Amino acid sequence: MAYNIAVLPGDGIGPEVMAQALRVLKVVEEKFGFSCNLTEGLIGGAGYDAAGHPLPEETKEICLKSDAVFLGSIGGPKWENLPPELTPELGGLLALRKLLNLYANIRPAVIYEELKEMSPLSERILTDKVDFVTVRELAYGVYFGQPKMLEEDEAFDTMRYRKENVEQIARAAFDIAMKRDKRVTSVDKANVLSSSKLWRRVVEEVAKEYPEVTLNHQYVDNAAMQLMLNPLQYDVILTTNLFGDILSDESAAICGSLGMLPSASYGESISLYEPSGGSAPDIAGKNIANPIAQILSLAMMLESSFNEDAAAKAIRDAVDKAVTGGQRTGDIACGGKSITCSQMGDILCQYIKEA
Ligand SMILES: NC(=O)C1=CN([C@@H]2O[C@H](COP(=O)(O)OP(=O)(O)OC[C@H]3O[C@@H](n4cnc5c(N)ncnc54)[C@H](O)[C@@H]3O)[C@@H](O)[C@H]2O)C=CC1
Ligand SMILES: CC(C)CC(=O)C(=O)O
Ligand SMILES: [Mg+2]
Repeated sequence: MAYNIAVLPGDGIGPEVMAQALRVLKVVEEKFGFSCNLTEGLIGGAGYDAAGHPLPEETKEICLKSDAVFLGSIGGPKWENLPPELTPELGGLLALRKLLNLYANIRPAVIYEELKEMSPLSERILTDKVDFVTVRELAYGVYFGQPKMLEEDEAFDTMRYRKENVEQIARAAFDIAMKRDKRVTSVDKANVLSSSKLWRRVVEEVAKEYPEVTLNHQYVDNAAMQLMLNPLQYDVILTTNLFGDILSDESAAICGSLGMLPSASYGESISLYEPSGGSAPDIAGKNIANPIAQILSLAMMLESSFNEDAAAKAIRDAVDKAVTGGQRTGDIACGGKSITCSQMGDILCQYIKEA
């Protein structure tokens, strides 16, 4: 049995962290006796430079024929002044999410005891393990709503949700909560935004299907503050595309680094796995990025798309061992000695082989 994976390294640190994740994949394939057919495609600035479009037709075909898509990250200053539809963000990543109808983006935030000193939060707040998941609506909202317009002196976007869009993501969040601590916090701006008033009403209707789950609501401004003051209160955060984008970066900071936060995006059939962060142009090309978010995204793929639970566990165990054993890239080095991106790859491969 071979799994077909579309591999899209993208821009900036994308190819660097992807290279380490693919080394780890090779090791777990050998150890756990499965195989993957990898087909590489161009996306983002790399796609624009080589084929004149951030999501070339060939890449679309590769993705649509795959069992899962494994993505690095896209974007960078070189491409930010292109017409909006040709930017890596809109024309590449968002177009791919739409193509695959990826409506649910799952970003688990877990803090390692050893990384608490990298968190901006004090010990007074981190009295227990931060362990929550952001369930972000990914296919609608203000990133996609029409009309949108950009002119010299005026610009606008549209934050639009239909009832069925909210039902879909709310069910995804409640299903996840049923496997966790059965608590959902829905984050919106229902004191101001019409789309949030609809959101809140529909979330409350869906909640009736899940009587075991406790639902509460927070306005996004309060949620941004509550995350800092008391992240332990959360189990599942259910929120919109824009708010989830922002709050999940905040959750990464709480856990020590964006380089630690993986993600999975689910639609009707083909799922996509990518780190929660971007192409990090400030550190790209230096072999210093943290590959763990990419590698933990691989673990999510092996588990969710291919039921290779043992391989996923082996990867997570290796990451645990590296982090707890003090193997750190610069972003999580707590001012101490740091290793490179590829050295982190070496260590994780070695730990998996030895286990
Ligand atoms: N999914 C994607 O492909 C995303 C792409 N972007 C794009 O990435 C570009 C840069 O955006 P920024 O706002 O700077 O966000 P970013 O997420 O690329 O970087 C923010 C900060 O986090 C650090 N960081 C991120 N990942 C890291 C890793 N693995 N190891 C160590 N440090 C890491 C960066 O060095 C930077 O200081 C933009 O073009 C943006 O549109 C941004 C977010 C997501
Ligand atoms: C192009 C952006 C919407 C990507 C992003 O920031 C994200 O998915 O977290
Ligand atoms: Mg983001």
